[in-house]
Amino acid sequence: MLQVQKISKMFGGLKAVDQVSFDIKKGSIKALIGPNGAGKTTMFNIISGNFAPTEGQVIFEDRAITGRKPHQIAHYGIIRTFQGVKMFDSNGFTVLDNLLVGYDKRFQAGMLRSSIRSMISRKEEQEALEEAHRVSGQIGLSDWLHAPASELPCGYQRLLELARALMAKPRMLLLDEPAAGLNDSETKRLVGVLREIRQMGITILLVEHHMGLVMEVSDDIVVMNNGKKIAEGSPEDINRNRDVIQAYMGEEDISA
Ligand SMILES: Nc1ncnc2c1ncn2[C@@H]1O[C@H](COP(=O)(O)OP(=O)(O)OP(=O)(O)O)[C@@H](O)[C@H]1O
Repeated sequence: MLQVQKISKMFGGLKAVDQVSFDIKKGSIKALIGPNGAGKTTMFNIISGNFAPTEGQVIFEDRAITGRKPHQIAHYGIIRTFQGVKMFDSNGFTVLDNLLVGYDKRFQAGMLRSSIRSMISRKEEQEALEEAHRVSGQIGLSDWLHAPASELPCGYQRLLELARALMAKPRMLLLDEPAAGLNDSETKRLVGVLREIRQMGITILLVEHHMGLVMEVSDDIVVMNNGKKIAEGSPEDINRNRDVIQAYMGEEDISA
């Protein structure tokens, strides 16, 4: 579904991503892992159009999307979440308000800055409402629909980010650290939700430091270190790969 072909990205003299290639199969969950500073977020930003690569190609469903703007890439069906981005939680904005915003692909690409009411037209409102009820049911947020987003526990805020991304009817989801800040039971729930999203036929690429979640949910894993791809394979392959173990030496997060 997605092919990353020999992507490199320079920041001044620093090669943040160095000739990295990998594919993502339709309907699969792929994890992109690696120690801090490996180049994962940079790679994400290139796929979502937030950065143009210095060299290489990104192909989505046989279409070259390299260097396209984020809103164009969202329009093609690739929707991303951002690490630590907050909900609209001021002015009493509810969970439902946040979902309605997510209905608009332009919002997903970070383009909209106006008030929620002006984001979608009246004729779209009914469809958006129906979609919000459907998605919140799937994700387990129905009970919170009319609660102020500011009152959501951390685990549900992560689910709201996911639900908001689903509102744009993605074909591929790019998830940046979806388990950040979650406790064990919230992480377990997230594993279930990610599997359900895969069941819906949506392909997922996730950057994640929580190794337990990565190993449990991924069909395959690509590992980066110092900008380079150092390994790719099934969770079992990655678990016993010497280069991967070496790269993580001294890292706190690989405790699992
Ligand atoms: N906009 C930028 N300008 C200059 N250097 C950058 C920029 N973004 C990232 N870098 C550098 O590129 C390298 C890769 O960073 P990146 O954020 O992609 O790594 P990462 O694997 O996502 O790390 P983490 O797990 O800590 O989020 C790092 O050395 C970082 O300092």
